[in-house]
Order: sequence, then structure tokens, then C-alpha cells
Amino acid sequence: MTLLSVSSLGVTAPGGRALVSDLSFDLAAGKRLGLIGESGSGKSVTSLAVTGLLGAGLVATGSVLLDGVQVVGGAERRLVPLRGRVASVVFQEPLTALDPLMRIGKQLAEPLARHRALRGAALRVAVSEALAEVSLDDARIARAYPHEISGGQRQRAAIAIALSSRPQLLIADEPTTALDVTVQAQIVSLLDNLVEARGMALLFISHDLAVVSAMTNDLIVMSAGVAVERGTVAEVLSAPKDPYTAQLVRSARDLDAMLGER
Ligand SMILES: Nc1ncnc2c1ncn2[C@@H]1O[C@H](COP(=O)(O)OP(=O)(O)OP(=O)(O)O)[C@@H](O)[C@H]1O
Repeated sequence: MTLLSVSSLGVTAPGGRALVSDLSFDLAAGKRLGLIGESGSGKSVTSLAVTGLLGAGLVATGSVLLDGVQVVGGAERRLVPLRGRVASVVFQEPLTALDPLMRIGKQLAEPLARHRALRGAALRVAVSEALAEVSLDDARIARAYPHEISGGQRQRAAIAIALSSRPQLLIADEPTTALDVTVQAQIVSLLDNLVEARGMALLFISHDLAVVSAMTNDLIVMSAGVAVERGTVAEVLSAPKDPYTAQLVRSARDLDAMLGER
């Protein structure tokens, strides 16, 4: 069974505006797929539809099978067990995933206790191991509140929390966009290593072709809620068929050239 199977997914806003139309793709266990497109192209709406987390008023049609469970129109009690255990999400802004009033160690301990039935000393060891895995070994971090650590450290903590349930699928929605360039590169490499080490499937969402191509070989280009192109990174880069993709490739090259001149 395919881990994630999306077919003819549509999402409409109140009033009937189509935010995503007729989107289909499959993601097998352990495989990676990139969703790329400009701001507003429907990438985030797609990731929310896949986990059944669309906001009030947004209506999904078509089919999303996550580990064999129909997410479109699925009852909340059937979807809750999928979140975390089957699929976890890392968002662009780590503060949305973190509780501002709770120490990082405690925020990590809660899901670890819930998903792995750990308590006491075993739970404390699991928290330090989970922090070490995202290179947050410093004991200060576990005791810190989110505002007391850097943006990059917050995203590492959010990644540790997302992975604490040992998901089969990680959905990373612009996970590095809010970070500065050097920190971006560190988080990309951390995610790459963790996904590899755990054999997870990855749905990686970004507007940045360079970042996506560092993470995955297969991608779908979205524009105005529609998949306008799909293929390997090499295919899309060498022969973009859609005008929007050609523009995306040109701007990535211009940026490369600009960086090269420095
Ligand atoms: N709750 C909502 N109600 C109405 N329209 C919405 C809602 N959420 C998103 N949209 C609209 O859906 C479209 C797609 O948004 P989405 O956030 O998926 O884009 P995106 O490609 O992820 O862009 P970004 O990179 O800026 O996050 C946008 O036009 C947005 O305004």
C-alpha cells in the first residue's frame, strides 16, 4: 500500500474559489517528493489537506489516502491517530509549533511520553537523546523557553518534537524560509540526515528551487493551485515546459550567478 496517495484533490475557499485543483501524486514509504511554487500557489493548503487540517470554510474534494485511511471527509477520530504516528509536519515558523510558556524540554517530553509510553528517568534520557539528535545538546536548551533560544534552535526543537512520534512521513512546509542563509543550510542538512537515517518519506514544500533540489530528486511545480509540471529536478531544470517553471529556473540561475560574483 502506498503511504500517501492523493488523487484529484481539490480545495475550495468559502465563496467557491478554487485554491487547489485536480492534484494527484503518490508517495511511497521512504521516498521523497518536492512541491515547489510561488507564494499563494496552494502548497500549504495541499499540506493541510493531506493531514486533514484545513481551516474552517475550506472544503476538500477528491481523495487523500494516508496509510490507507481516507482523509477527505474523514471523521476527526479517525484522523487524530494518523497525526504524529503516520505523518508529522514541520512549519515555516517554529513559534507556531512551540508553546511560548513551556520549557523546550517539557514540550518534547509530552509527545515522547504519549507516543512511547516513557516516564521518569527513561523519559529524561529520551528527551536528551532527542535534543542531541537535532544537535541541541546544550543542557541550557532543555530548560529554556522558546523566546530564549535562536530561530535556528527553535526550528531544531520543532523538528525534534515532530519526530518524537516516529512518523513514517515528514511534511516540511517551508522549514527554512524564516531563517537566514547559513542557518538554512544547516537545517536542510539536518533534515536530510534525519530523513535518511530513519527511512522516512518526505514531502518537502518550498518556493526555493535550490533548497528543494538539495532535499529531493522528484518534484511537482504548482502554480495557481494546479500542478503545471512534474519530473526529476534534472528534467525540470534542463527543459522546463511550463512558462512559470522557466521563470523559476531563470531566477535560481540569476541568484547563483549573483552569488558566484561575490
Ligand atoms: N483559510 C483560507 N481561506 C481562504 N483562502 C485561503 C485560506 N488559506 C489559504 N487561502 C488562499 O489559498 C491560496 C493558496 O495559499 P497557500 O498558503 O497554500 O499558498 P502557498 O503556495 O503555500 O504560499 P506561501 O508560500 O506564501 O505559503 C492563496 O491564495 C491563499 O490566499
